[in-house]
Amino acid sequence: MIEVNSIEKRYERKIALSSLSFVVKKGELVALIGPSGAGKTTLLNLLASLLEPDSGELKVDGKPLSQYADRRQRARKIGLIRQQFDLVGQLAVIHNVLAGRLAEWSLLKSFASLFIPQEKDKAVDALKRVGLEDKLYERTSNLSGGEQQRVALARLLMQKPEVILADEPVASLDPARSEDILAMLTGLAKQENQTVVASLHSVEYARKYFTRLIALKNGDIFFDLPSHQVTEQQLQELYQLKELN
Ligand SMILES: Nc1ncnc2c1ncn2[C@@H]1O[C@H](COP(=O)(O)OP(=O)(O)OP(=O)(O)O)[C@@H](O)[C@H]1O
Repeated sequence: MIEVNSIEKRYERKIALSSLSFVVKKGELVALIGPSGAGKTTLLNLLASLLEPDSGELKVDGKPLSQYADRRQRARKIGLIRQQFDLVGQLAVIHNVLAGRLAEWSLLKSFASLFIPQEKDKAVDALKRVGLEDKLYERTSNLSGGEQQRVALARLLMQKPEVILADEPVASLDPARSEDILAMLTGLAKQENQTVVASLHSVEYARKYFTRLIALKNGDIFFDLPSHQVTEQQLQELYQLKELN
């Protein structure tokens, strides 16, 4: 589903990713781990087409990313959840959920939906699946961080992309809510046979909810293993700070 071939990305003279290659199969649940500055966000932004690589090639479902120029086509293929959720706080929950359909809708239908929500049944269904059916007309900014993250998940359910990219999806949540969101994200993805690539700071959650760990260090792959094969020693080396001489 995802092919990364010798990707390199620099910010001015700083190399953020150097000659990175890996393949992700359909339905895999991949966690990107590694110390701060390792290149996790850069990699996800490249996969989401928010950044362009300096060299190398990225393919999704056998096609170079550059060929997904049409936003409808791209939205069917790739969905993104970011730390800041990208929700519109002033709008009711239902409108944020329906935004998952915007790429599919005409401008007129999108505009009409602000007054009379279109495809409301599907949005209610998505909110039921994340346990928020009673918040349909609540102003989104009144919801807690965890609830807002569930709204972002419901929006993703409406969009139904084949690939879900998540950049630190639980960064601002307490442990119980983090586990709740990760269980929901990976559980729903399994049901729909979606592919997930998520960056996580918590190795514990990465191992518990994801089947494969790709560890990045200094813009390079440090290890790429099934979760159950990763050893404590490897994790210690991954996060070890350089010794000061
Ligand atoms: N816009 C930018 N301009 C210059 N350097 C950048 C920029 N964005 C990232 N970098 C650098 O590129 C490297 C990789 O950053 P990136 O954000 O991808 O790491 P990360 O693994 O996601 O880190 P974190 O876990 O802290 O979010 C870092 O050294 C960072 O300082």
